[in-house]
Amino acid sequence: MSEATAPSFAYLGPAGTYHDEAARAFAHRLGIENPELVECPSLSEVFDCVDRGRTEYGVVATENALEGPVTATLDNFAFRSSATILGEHVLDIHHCLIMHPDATRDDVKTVVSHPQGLGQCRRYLNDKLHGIPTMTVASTADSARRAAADKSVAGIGNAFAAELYGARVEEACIEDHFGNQTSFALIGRQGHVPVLTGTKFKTSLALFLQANRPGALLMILSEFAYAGINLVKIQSRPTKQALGDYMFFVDIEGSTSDLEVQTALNCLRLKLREVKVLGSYPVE
Ligand SMILES: O=C(O)C(=O)C[C@]1(C(=O)O)C=C[C@@H](O)C=C1
Repeated sequence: MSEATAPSFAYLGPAGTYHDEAARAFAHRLGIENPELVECPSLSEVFDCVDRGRTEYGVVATENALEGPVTATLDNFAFRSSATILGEHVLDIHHCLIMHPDATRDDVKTVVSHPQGLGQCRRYLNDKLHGIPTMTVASTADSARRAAADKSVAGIGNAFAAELYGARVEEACIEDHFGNQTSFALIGRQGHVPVLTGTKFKTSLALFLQANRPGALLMILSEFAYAGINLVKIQSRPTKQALGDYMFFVDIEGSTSDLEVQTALNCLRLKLREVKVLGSYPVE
């Protein structure tokens, strides 16, 4: 008899990224003991894995407490992918300065990390490694791997990645605020059955205007107000059509199975070019 294969999760790799940690946390919450973890070189490829059915799930960072939205994720939701959000998970993010085992700070000529990693440690870099050029790489784990291979390179990532690639932690907790956290979404192919249960739900939407005219945003907000729906978050992204042209990401309390949410969405569909429901999922 053949053994059933474990559900698979696509994540931004290599092993040792914060996405890796988030994927394991989701698997744990789903009661999956040995998930198949599929490394991807970019967030777009995580979305592709899910959209094309290569993996059952994907894990993508959505927002960081210090640096704000993860724009690559938002743009995939808005313009590329039809994946649905099945859940969210918030991780505490504590970065380390990672160096070659034999390197001293004087050896370091470049600091590399994921753009979010560099951004979240901007003040530290300015104060403690002033004047040393920075360079972005695909992930924090990639930066640990590079530091392990080159005495002139320091990385920024977690202690697990440092250990995994044979580098050492020169200094821990170098993020600019100790309350640093990143929120991750669990995504599945469109129409995927809900997998997480909860008492309170949230719905994420991508809203596209017919035209940029006075009161357009007020109209959107009014529909939620009329339906008695509380807004959790609103953020704008360029539509990439013209300078100053925006679409909106809105998170609201409630689920698409709630009557008031259905009412508000039906009204918005009459007035907007597109109402893309990204998913209803339990609040963590
Ligand atoms: O580079 C990593 O380790 C990632 O998982 C990426 C990422 C991000 O996309 O924001 C995840 C969490 C942290 O905010 C820093 C980087």
